Formats: sequence, structure tokens, C-alpha cells
Amino acid sequence: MLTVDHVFKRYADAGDALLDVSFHLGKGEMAFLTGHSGAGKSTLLKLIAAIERCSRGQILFDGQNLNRLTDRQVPYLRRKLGLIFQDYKLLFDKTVFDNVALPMVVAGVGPHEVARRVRASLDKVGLLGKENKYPLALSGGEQQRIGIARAVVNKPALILADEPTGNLDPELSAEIMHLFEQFKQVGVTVLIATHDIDLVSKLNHKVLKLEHGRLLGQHA
Ligand SMILES: Nc1ncnc2c1ncn2[C@@H]1O[C@H](COP(=O)(O)OP(=O)(O)OP(=O)(O)O)[C@@H](O)[C@H]1O
Repeated sequence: MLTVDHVFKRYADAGDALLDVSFHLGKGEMAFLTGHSGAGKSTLLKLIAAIERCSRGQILFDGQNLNRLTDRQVPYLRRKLGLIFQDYKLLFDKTVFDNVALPMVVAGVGPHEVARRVRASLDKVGLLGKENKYPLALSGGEQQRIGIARAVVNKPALILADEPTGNLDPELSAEIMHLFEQFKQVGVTVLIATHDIDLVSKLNHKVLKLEHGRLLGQHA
């Protein structure tokens, strides 16, 4: 489902961010991406989301070689991805419903189907009944759940999360990870970049460890 094959990334102004990184994630597999600040975690997620391009090597996702993706094909790739960020990236002047609906509205889905899928997504993250509230009326953990509902509303094959629990306390972080495990159970592949070694060690998933751009090892 996702194959990262001898990938290098060099930024013109900052040098090598990734050096010869290779790994594979199958359908319904969940993995953590760990490593020190600047190790290359966000860069790797950006390459998989086609926000940045590899300098060398290739990434295959869902049968597609991302090197061959044209700019016009990028939005179609993104619909198969659910992106989740540390700072949630919510629109604070929009309701919970409108935040979650956004990717489908952009994709041109009709209002009836949007309403049905938004409610299904909010149900999965435990926020059904809060669709008319504004994000600032909700707690940090709930705001991240809005971000997750928005990420899964298009039923992505792959979830990419960059420090999704970075602003949450340990209990809320564990709840968010549990949500990711539920998506994994229904066949979604999940890759989570995190500093939270404590949480990683408590959960039994593959760990990809980056150090100065190199993949040091992978263990289950
Ligand atoms: N857009 C960019 N332009 C130039 N250099 C960049 C860019 N993005 C990242 N880098 C550099 O690439 C290296 C890897 O950074 P990256 O953000 O991928 O690390 P990270 O592991 O995600 O770190 P953190 O945990 O602090 O987010 C760093 O040296 C960083 O300065």
C-alpha cells in the first residue's frame, strides 16, 4: 500500500533531510515515526503527501509512483490521504460541521452526502451532537478529534499524522491513539510522527526510527 524506496531529500538551503530511507506499510498497518527534532519526520510525511518531492528514490502509494504525479493529479492523491497536524489547523470562524465538511465540499460532493458523511465521521470520533458548536467552545482533545473527523471524512486509505498529540496531556493522547487504532482495525493504514516515546512503548505497533535523516531501524 505504501512503499518508500531508497528515498533521499535534500533542501537547497539546509542540506540532507533524508538519506536512503526505505520501508513498507501494508493495508491496515499502523506505525510510529520517531526521532529527534530535525531527524526528518515531517519531511518524510510531506513527501508521502506530495507536498515536497523526493530528490532521489521513489514512493509508491496505492499502485501509484508519486514521482510521476503531475500537479493536476495531486488533489486526487490527497483525497486518499487523511492529514492530521499538531495544531489541528481548524477554521475557528466555522462550525464543527463546516470544518469536517470542508474536504468533501472542495471535492464537489453534494450536500445530502456531505451531511451524511460528516455525521458518520463525527460519530466515529465521539463528537456527534457537537456539529453546530465552534471549535473554540471545545477542549483541546475535542479540537483534535475535529481534525481527525475532517481527515477521515473522505474515507482515506492512509492517515498521516504529524505530532497529533503534541498539545495534549497523556490521558487525552492515549485516547487519540486509541482512535487511530480503530481506523487501523477497519483497514486504514496509519503513520504517526511523534516524540512521545512513552506512548509509543505502551502500544504494540511498528516503530520507524529516524536519526539525522537515516532510518536506524524498524521494529514491531
Ligand atoms: N522547507 C524546508 N526548507 C529547508 N529545510 C527544511 C525544510 N523543512 C525541513 N527542513 C530541514 O530538514 C531537516 C529535517 O526537518 P524535519 O522538519 O523533517 O524534522 P522533524 O523530525 O520533523 O523535526 P521536528 O520533530 O522538530 O518537527 C531539518 O534540518 C530542517 O531544518
